[in-house]
Amino acid sequence: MSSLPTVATVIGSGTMGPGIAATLARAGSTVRLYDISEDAIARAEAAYGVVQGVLEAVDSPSAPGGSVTFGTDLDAALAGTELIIEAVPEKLELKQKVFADLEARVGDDVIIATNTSGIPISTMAKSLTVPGRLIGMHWSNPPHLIPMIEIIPGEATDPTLVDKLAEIVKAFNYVPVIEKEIPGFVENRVLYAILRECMALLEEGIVTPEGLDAAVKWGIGYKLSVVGPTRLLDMAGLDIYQAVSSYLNKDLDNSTDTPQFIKDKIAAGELGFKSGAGMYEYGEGDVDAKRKEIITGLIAARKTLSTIPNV
Ligand SMILES: NC(=O)c1ccc[n+]([C@@H]2O[C@H](COP(=O)([O-])OP(=O)(O)OC[C@H]3O[C@@H](n4cnc5c(N)ncnc54)[C@H](O)[C@@H]3O)[C@@H](O)[C@H]2O)c1
Ligand SMILES: Cc1ncc(CO)c(C(=O)O)c1O
Repeated sequence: MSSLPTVATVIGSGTMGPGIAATLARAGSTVRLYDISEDAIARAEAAYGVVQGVLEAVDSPSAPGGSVTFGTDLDAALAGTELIIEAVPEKLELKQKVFADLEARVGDDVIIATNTSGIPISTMAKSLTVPGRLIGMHWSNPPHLIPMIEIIPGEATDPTLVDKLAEIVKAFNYVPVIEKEIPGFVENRVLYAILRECMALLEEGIVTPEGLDAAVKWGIGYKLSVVGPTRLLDMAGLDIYQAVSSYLNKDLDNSTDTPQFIKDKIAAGELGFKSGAGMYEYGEGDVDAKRKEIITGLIAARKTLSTIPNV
């Protein structure tokens, strides 16, 4: 019998919510996607066909009966739900307010999973009437394409929820990674360690953005997509790691704040795709073209990687 919830609710229909809802629905759940904003719901409904096309392209597990309904009526979104996935903006007070609204409407047995990128689960749980039902479920963007989910119990999380959520994740063929609570969790700690060094190399003029992207994509990105970092050390030799890390580690960037050149770009309104300029400049139509290239590339890479054994 599948561990998937028969009915699930996703709260927040921005960047993450629609892909999360579509993934669960394709696997067979009845999913209700809720947002306070009518516009956000309209955008999600309009984009749903594209998301379904992506799931089809990567052969995401499908079962009959699944569906997504879109709406701004919270009671309707919660009727009969077994699992709520919260994906509202990364603000502690907002999430706590949402949890209070949810708890007032559902039974004590309903699981609340939060897609927070790093707010401690234990901190959020303090405001709950049933703190044991809150658990971290960190999807990666785009959620309908990246088949890995971090599961993070807080201090008060009911321990049985960890395995239960891991079984749900496996039911839609994603890889659950169970972690301990730590700022940024595992994925973002590793990503931000890489980004810190990358930004320092750019700021010091050691390499161009194009050169950096090529070096990371073909040097380490390609390799790490097949071999994880621990296996990579076995492949390289621990003695080599010791020899290099003994002089290199102390030279690596260890700044604790965001680089000044990034702050300057933000002050100038250069935020990336959403504002037409960021690390690169984008002309008319460039952003849409780049988004398409990225999705096409991720689909192709996921299909290829799924045929390769875990080494
Ligand atoms: N964007 C990413 O790459 C990414 C990746 C992993 C995790 N996350 C995390 O997922 C969460 C959501 O991120 P996002 O990027 O989708 O945010 P977003 O800002 O794109 O979307 C959030 C949505 O929540 C809605 N919302 C606001 N208040 C609400 C409320 N009270 N009830 C219901 N809906 C409400 C907004 O209208 C908006 O549509 C955050 O915690 C974020 O840190 C984001
Ligand atoms: C730079 C960056 N920061 C945070 C997140 C989400 O937690 C992501 C992502 O891609 O998921 C990211 O790229």
